[in-house]
Amino acid sequence: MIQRIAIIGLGTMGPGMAARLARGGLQVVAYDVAPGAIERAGSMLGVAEGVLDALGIAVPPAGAGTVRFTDDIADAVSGADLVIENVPENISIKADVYRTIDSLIASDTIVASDTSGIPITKLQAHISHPERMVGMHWSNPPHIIPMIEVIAGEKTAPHIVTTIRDLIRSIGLLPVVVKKDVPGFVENRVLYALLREAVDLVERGVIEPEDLDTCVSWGIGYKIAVIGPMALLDMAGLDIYKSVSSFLNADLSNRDDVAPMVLEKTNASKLGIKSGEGMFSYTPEQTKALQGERARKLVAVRRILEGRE
Ligand SMILES: NC(=O)c1ccc[n+]([C@@H]2O[C@H](COP(=O)([O-])OP(=O)(O)OC[C@H]3O[C@@H](n4cnc5c(N)ncnc54)[C@H](O)[C@@H]3O)[C@@H](O)[C@H]2O)c1
Ligand SMILES: Cc1ncc(C=O)c(C(=O)O)c1O
Repeated sequence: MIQRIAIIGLGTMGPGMAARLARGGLQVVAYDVAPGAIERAGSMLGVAEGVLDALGIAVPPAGAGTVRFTDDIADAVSGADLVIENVPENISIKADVYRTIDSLIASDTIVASDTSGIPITKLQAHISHPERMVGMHWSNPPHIIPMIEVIAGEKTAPHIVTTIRDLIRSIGLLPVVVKKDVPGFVENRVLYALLREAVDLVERGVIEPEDLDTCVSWGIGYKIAVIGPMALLDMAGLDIYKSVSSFLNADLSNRDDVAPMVLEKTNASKLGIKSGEGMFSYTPEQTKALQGERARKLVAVRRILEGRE
């Protein structure tokens, strides 16, 4: 039974994950190589806990879990039943972490990666006892979005998938088991198909970025939260989809590299909210207000979608 969880990496995702797991009654020890990240994670944890209260996520009868931060990776993983690796999306950084923890954990400690889409089979090559490694892909913001993908690599033991699926379910979240270890798994394959087309339309001057967001959020996003893509096909009619896709699919972006607009911005360190500018610009005050407003809206929508309002 999983009770003690180590989280390695406390950037965008780690603090919200820690808060959500602790709310489910689990004991979390969280580590980051950067002291600044540990400091930031403390305040992000407090914000996430407030959002969990607003979502009405109850503490289990046995009581809430705990989150403890540490700057010592050996301390973080000591006695862990599950280690969740949550460091940047770069195989060599992830492999370094696996090499470091390998001698610090038991051979049956489960090691999960929150990778956005590196096949688990590739990551497994960098750890001993690869049968205990599994993909556990959360969605951002992880304390609010309830769905988590669970992915087996070629060498993952089936019972590890079941254990992680059951853990996710036991704390009131929604596991989705992905049946093949394809790059990007399912959520990001669908998201990146949408993002590729969206970036292409803005880059070609078909639409302004603000208008693209209005079109997608109100035309597609709002609807798709209630009616998933497969159900939407039935609502529109497969005959309509057949007619439109017969001419439209060939016209959609099939770019297989990173769009020049994205390269230009990343080369200029315009990374989005984390750097104050990306597709849009953000002052620190605007960022704080935006994050609060987004959390409030996501909480309200989730309560309604769950039939709690
Ligand atoms: N950002 C998202 O929307 C999102 C969503 C789901 C999954 N993911 C995936 O989760 C993982 C983490 O993403 P993120 O957005 O939180 O990244 P991030 O860059 O915000 O944070 C990564 C953290 O890892 C730390 N780190 C780097 N090397 C380390 C090491 N050797 N040991 C311990 N800590 C180390 C960094 O200091 C940083 O705080 C990635 O694989 C990413 O693809 C990201
Ligand atoms: C752009 C983008 N890329 C990856 C992920 C998750 O892996 C997300 C997300 O969870 O929101 C994302 O927005």
